[in-house]
Amino acid sequence: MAVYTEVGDEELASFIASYDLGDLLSFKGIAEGVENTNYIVHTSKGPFILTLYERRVEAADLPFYLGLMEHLAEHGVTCPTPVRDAHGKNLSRISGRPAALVTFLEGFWVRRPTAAHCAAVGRALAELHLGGEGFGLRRSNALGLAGWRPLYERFADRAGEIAPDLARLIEEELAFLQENWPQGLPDGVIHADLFPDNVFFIGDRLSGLIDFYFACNDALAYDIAVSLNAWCFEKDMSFNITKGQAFLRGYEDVRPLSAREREAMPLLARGAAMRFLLTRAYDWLNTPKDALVSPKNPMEYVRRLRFHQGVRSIAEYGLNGMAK
Ligand SMILES: Nc1ncnc2c1ncn2[C@@H]1O[C@H](COP(=O)(O)OP(=O)(O)O)[C@@H](O)[C@H]1O
Ligand SMILES: N[C@@H](CCOP(=O)(O)O)C(=O)O
Repeated sequence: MAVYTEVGDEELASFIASYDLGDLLSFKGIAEGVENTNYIVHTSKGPFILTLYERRVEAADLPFYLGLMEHLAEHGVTCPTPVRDAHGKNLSRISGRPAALVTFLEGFWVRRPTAAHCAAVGRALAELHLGGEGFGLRRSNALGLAGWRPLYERFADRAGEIAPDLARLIEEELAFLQENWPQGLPDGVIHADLFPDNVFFIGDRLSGLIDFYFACNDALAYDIAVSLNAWCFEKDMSFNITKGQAFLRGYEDVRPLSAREREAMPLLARGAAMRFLLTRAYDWLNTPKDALVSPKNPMEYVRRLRFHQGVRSIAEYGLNGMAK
C-alpha cells in the first residue's frame, strides 16, 4: 500500500482551507501506486487527489511535472490538472512533504489489456507527444542512458542474489547500449512510464492518463518503446504482435514515425527494458521485508530484454511498410 506519510484530519482541513474548494468532507489513503503517497480527498466541490512526493521525486522537478500537466490539459490531453491555492500556487507542503492537489480522473486501469486498448493508448501517447510541444520547461531523463550505469553500480555487488548470471547480462547489455544508442531522434516531452496502471478507461474508452512523475525530455520513440514493453507482452512474457501492431498503428494515426525512428525501435526497446530491469532490481534488493509496497519482479524485464535482443526490425513488433 502506498501511503508512506500519514496525514492528520486537522492538518488536512487547514490545508484544504487554503484552497477555494469548500469544506473537507472525507479523505482516504489509496493503496495502489509505488512511488508517492496518494489520498482521495472529498470536499464540497468534489473529489481531488492529494499527492505527497516521496522516494525518487526531486523537489526541484515538481514545477516541471505540475506545469506539464497544466500544459497538456490545456492542449487537449485528458490528465489531472493541478489545483491552485488562494495564492495561485500549485505546489504546497503537508506533513513535512512537498504536496499538490490535482483533479480526480474517473476510470479504471485495465488488468488485461486487449489490442483495442493498445490502439487507444498508442493514439493517446502520440497526442501527448504533440500536446507537449511548446511546453516551456525542460527536464533531462535521469533514468536515461547516462543514468543506467550509475544505478547499476549501486547494486552490482548484489545482483547475483536475484539471478546468478544477472550481472553479466547487465554489464554486456550496458556496454552494447552505450556503443549503439541512437542519437538525434526527434525529441520532446515524454511520459516515460506509460504502463497500464497509469492509463484509465471507462469501458473501452480511454478516459485519461496519470502519473507524470517520470516525465522528461527525451526521444519520442523511446516512449513508444517503454509502452511496447509495458502493454504488449503476455503473462508468459511472449510478445503479442497483434497488440504491438494495434499500438503502433494507433500511434501512427496521430504521429507517423520517421524511417530513423522505425529503424531504432529494437534498440530503444532494449534500452527501455534495461531501464525497468534496473529500477526493479534496485528496489528488489533495497525494499525492506516489512515495507508496505511489494517490489516488482525484475526478472520480467530480463525476459523482455532477451526477446528484444533477437529482434531485427520494427516489423517484429507489428509495423510493416515504409515510413510515411
Ligand atoms: N488524478 C487521479 N484521479 C484518480 N485517481 C488517481 C489520480 N491520481 C492517482 N490516482 C489513484 O492513485 C493510484 C496511484 O497513483 P500513481 O500516480 O500511479 O502513484 P505512484 O506515482 O505512487 O505510483 C492510481 O492507481 C489511482 O488509483
Ligand atoms: N512502472 C514501473 C513502476 C512505477 O510504478 P508506477 O505506479 O509509478 O507506475 C514498473 O513497472 O517497474
